Amino acid sequence: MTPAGGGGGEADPRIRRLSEWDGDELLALAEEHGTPLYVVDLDRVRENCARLDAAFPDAEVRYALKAHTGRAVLETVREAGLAAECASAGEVERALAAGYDGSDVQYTAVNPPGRDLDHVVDRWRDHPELTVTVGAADTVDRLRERGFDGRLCIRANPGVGAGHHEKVQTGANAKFGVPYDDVAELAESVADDFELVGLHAHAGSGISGDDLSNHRELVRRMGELAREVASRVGPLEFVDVGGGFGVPYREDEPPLDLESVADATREALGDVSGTLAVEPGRYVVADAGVLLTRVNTVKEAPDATVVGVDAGMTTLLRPAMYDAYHEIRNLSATEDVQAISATVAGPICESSDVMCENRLLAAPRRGHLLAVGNAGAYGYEMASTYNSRPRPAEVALSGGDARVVRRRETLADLTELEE
Ligand SMILES: Cc1ncc(COP(=O)(O)O)c(C=O)c1O
Ligand SMILES: N[C@@H](CCCC[NH3+])C(=O)O
Repeated sequence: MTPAGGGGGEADPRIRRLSEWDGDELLALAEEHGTPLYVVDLDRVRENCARLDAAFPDAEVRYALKAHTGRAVLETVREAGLAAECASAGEVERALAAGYDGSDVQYTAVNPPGRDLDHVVDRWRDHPELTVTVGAADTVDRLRERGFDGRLCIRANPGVGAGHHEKVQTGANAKFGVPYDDVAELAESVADDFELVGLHAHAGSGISGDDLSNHRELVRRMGELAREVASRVGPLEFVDVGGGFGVPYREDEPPLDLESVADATREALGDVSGTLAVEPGRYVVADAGVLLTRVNTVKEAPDATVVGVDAGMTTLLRPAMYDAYHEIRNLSATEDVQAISATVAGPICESSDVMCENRLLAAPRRGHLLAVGNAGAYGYEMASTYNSRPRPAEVALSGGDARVVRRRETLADLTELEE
């Protein structure tokens, strides 16, 4: 998609702002496919992969599927050379279906249900190069019971977290990873029965420039741990220091300087056996996606102008769940339309179903089309059918073509599973 310029200065290639999307093209897509509609630009996904590759030429970059598991995105990311980090049996299945080789698939088991382990171990028999990361000592026993003796990685809880909201900080949350001080001993105890290939940790999601000291401290601790483990059981193949690289959601937020993050990461890690691995999700897809939503109703209330749109928290959960900020642009407004202070709300019966409150927007009118920025990561992925609202369709753009990659759910789909 050709950037429309967005008025004013040079576009920064590190972020695609909402103003850079071609408004006319988005209006035409909404007209053709209806709303709410997710649009994902695979050309931008490719650019993001290339920038990660350039910043981390000496590391293995693994795409964290949870940000966006759509087949078109996975194939694009695989072709761009990124490996796959999967959080569930379902994500492993999606990675393999998108053409990933088992050797590029990491399964990070978080409190894994037995069914997930059964399935992944089953897949491992056909893909013996697949790696399983455990975050609890008894997951090792559960794998052993299932006959798994393949490539194993231990996730540590390094005791330091980071991220855009406390709900997405994992590095110091006891749910995630083996307690730091227990990792070396666990590594020794598994070394004979498994192929211990790596260590892993993840600080959290949406790391900005302000969080870099925490990221650095996490990596420093992982470097120390890797040296300790290597001295006890021999060299490791990799040290995975997680993902979490943030993107700017607010108009005035600066993009992360990935080269500096990469330099700081290498420096903090120090000398370790094996390669550095990182596993970004958001960075790959966030600014490659927008959500298009139509205005249903405009209501003047005593303390707000409420703009009711057809996308809600079931379409894009982030504002309701994390008070997340997403840029909003009125694509239908002509330049002479005055800005008003608007509260944009969805159609769900929850008062948290609000995309923004009292935000200055070119006055939305019934029928206008709004675009919501940075919707590529954790957008469709966290959508639900709560209130019996079918999930939206998704269109992928690539090399000037647009095609539907996920059809819109129908009312009939909602009862499909009922017996
Ligand atoms: C283990 C793990 N790896 C990678 C990621 C990707 O995070 P992000 O999308 O912020 O890069 C996550 C999500 O926070 C995660 O839990
Ligand atoms: N869902 C979160 C990111 C969490 C990633 C999972 N560990 C978000 O939208 O910001």
